[in-house]
Amino acid sequence: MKVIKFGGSSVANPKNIKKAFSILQQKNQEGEIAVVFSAFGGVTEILLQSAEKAKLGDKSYIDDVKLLEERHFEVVKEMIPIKLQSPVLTYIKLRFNELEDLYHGIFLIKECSPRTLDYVGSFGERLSAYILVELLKLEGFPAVYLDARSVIRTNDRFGNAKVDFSVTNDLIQDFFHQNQGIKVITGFIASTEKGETTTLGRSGSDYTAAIFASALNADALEIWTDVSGVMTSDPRLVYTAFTIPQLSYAEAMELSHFGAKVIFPATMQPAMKKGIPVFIKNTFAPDNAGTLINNDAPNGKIIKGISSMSGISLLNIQGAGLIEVVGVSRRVFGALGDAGVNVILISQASSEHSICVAIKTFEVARAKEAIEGEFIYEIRNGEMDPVIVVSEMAVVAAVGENMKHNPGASGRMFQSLGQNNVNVYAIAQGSSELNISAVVSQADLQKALNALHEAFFLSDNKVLHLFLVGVGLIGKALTKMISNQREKLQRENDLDIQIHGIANSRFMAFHEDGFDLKNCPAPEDAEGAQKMDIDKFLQQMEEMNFSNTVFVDCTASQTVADVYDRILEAKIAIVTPNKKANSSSLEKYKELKKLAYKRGVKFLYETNVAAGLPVISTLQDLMLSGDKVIRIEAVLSGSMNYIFSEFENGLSFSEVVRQAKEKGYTEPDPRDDLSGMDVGRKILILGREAEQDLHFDDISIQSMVPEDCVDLEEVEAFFEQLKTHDDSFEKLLEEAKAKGEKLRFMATLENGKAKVGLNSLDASHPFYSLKGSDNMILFTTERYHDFPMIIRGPGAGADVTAAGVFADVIRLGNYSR
Ligand SMILES: NC(=O)C1=CN([C@@H]2O[C@H](COP(=O)(O)OP(=O)(O)OC[C@H]3O[C@@H](n4cnc5c(N)ncnc54)[C@H](O)[C@@H]3O)[C@@H](O)[C@H]2O)C=CC1
Ligand SMILES: N[C@@H](CC=O)C(=O)O
Repeated sequence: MKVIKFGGSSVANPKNIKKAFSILQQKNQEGEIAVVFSAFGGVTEILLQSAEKAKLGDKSYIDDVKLLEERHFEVVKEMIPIKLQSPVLTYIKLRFNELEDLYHGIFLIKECSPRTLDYVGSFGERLSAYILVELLKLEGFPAVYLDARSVIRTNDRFGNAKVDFSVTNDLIQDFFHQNQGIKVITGFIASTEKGETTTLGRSGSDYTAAIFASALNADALEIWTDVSGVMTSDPRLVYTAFTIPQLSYAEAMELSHFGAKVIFPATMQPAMKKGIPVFIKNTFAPDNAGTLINNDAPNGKIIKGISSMSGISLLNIQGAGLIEVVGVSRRVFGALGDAGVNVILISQASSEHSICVAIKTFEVARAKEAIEGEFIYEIRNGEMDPVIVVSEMAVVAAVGENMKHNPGASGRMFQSLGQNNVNVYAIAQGSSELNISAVVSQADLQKALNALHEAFFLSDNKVLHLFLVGVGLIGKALTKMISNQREKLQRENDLDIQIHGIANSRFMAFHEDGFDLKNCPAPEDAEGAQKMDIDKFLQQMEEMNFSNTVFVDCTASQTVADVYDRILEAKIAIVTPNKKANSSSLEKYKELKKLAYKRGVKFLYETNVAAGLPVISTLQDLMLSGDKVIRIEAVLSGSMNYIFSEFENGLSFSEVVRQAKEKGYTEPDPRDDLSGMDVGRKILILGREAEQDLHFDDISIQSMVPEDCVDLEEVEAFFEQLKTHDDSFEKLLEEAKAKGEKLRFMATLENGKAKVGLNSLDASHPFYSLKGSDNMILFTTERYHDFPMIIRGPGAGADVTAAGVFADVIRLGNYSR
């Protein structure tokens, strides 16, 4: 025997009823069944609201009830042939006449007792089960209507009646012995010994099904609803949540207590006592396996699900007067109990200085008053502080029997919350080790759930949430690269990259689900584009509060670099080709590194020097492994190398500079390259990475920008003016050629001093052979003493730079996995 229960959504309309019936067809062929139906979706709520309206003298209840009547008529008219409708319609009419009288009575006396309310509420299931029996008969089922009030006996706690199982079990068994056919049972309702109608409380129809399953020693209880079982977390907050295949009863109870609304703990108890397996299935996707809840040993992952509860406040009851005083907890919880406050979580440190209690926010005023009343003298005497209330909180709970005697679950939980900058206000774990709960701020709830979900279920699978400032040459190339590579990364590396924020110097835009990278708009064209403001950009990024947030700076802006400390402080990783931060004051450089270390967050800037070439990481590895840099000689500018090598081929100097810009090698303003500033910044960064306390003043820089080009506002005006200097650059070139040499713009660092400038080099020099946008870096170190370590390759350009930025982003995805 299987007891099968369909919820309100499964019988909300004829279309859904047909789906439920086709499931029943199959179940009936498999073996004996009994069926429990809820009221048609939403009916019970309207019945109860109408009673409330009538009580308040609001006559609109009449229209509501009329609509309900119509809705029931409609089902009959649509699903039963016309000549068979009459008795069913009459039954419905009679029930609604009765209801009208009832509501009228409530309206007249302006009173509706819990007893009356239960009677009103019973009409939903009585109507649905009756109609469904008639429909099932038409489909050929040998259906028998069973009004559960005749067999489920309860006390008279109306609204949430307690079942007398010894009487109920006998009555159910007798009914089943005396009546053949498929029993179609009204959910939710029962009756007292005196025959008064009662209801079974929240999820009462599930409870009805479990009562029958238990009384009949059923082989299984199937709850058919509108979701495919219990999910690992709330799918509205965690998009990667998935159905849990199997849960123990205890796990299901814990999960449902904190949020998994698919099942309600009390409803499972009768089934649980008898060890009857409970299946949670989806009427609208019957092929989905759903969730099986039974007594089998826990298997698989260390936890089964992560649940949550919003609308929480913390009460801190603290003071020196609490220490080693027996009976304080009794008084706290006694006062809360007397005030009818439900305690959700309790935490007390062994110092006994404080007791922390989580309750629903709507109960705060009552709770505070109750505790402060109880401890009025202690508070007056200063032995205890007034109750401190922290509102806007939420509880997240990791649930699973596998945590028992299995070290590491709490470590993983709090590590992942910490890594994502989620502050934990209180913690509770009972010795059953079934549930670890943490109180976090409501604002952090979604991030916390996602971080935990990733840590426990998707530890091989990571989503990076990018906020990209600077959608110019490099930013655009990066977006395109991510778009092209995304599917492969998802498929082969379990890494997903989404871009949620984009900005240029004028506009910014955000997308909760991530921009469509294949057609990523310019910030000004994106929906909801706003004027760019870096503070607002950061604010929005922080408010979106994703786990694994990454700030990518593809500008050359000092203003953007100036906010890195705020970003790192918020535990958000930074990836950037922008050299401004690392080449500002030595203090700032050190502070950022320290901050990143202290906050346990990554600050990656491989592309600060030589674009995508592995220069910075190589130098960092040398330093970490104990080497010492003696000298660095380098060509560090892709554009300057392009300019001075291409210039040899007959073009004028100003034309080659323009070409370098067009090819994407120069800085946004090419004078940053020609002035030697860009190379100066790079050698400064290399010196600092080589653990030398280098300041910008320690670098002597030869600028190639003619005096009269320095102050021109527009880049175009500069190009025009540069033409007037072509001859003098031509002369420099001729002089070098005459000596059989080549012009190379290079940097050297030795003995704490750096030099940047143009050199004429003969064929014996390694830089002589460089071509195009090549960079070359020679590290002479204690280990690489006789022959330097050499890194060479293209050191500028959109693709190689974006690839370097992309590689840093991917690196972030691989940390902590
Ligand atoms: N082009 C190359 O080969 C390489 C470039 N880099 C660095 O990459 C960065 C970007 O270079 P490109 O893409 O070539 O420059 P770009 O001029 O093409 O793009 C810069 C972007 O930043 C935006 N921007 C500027 N100030 C801003 C602000 N305050 N707020 C928001 N957005 C702002 C601009 O509107 C533009 O969208 C620079 O720091 C550059 O030094 C690093 C290695 C190589
Ligand atoms: N403008 C730079 C590119 C970025 O660092 C160069 O020419 O090398």
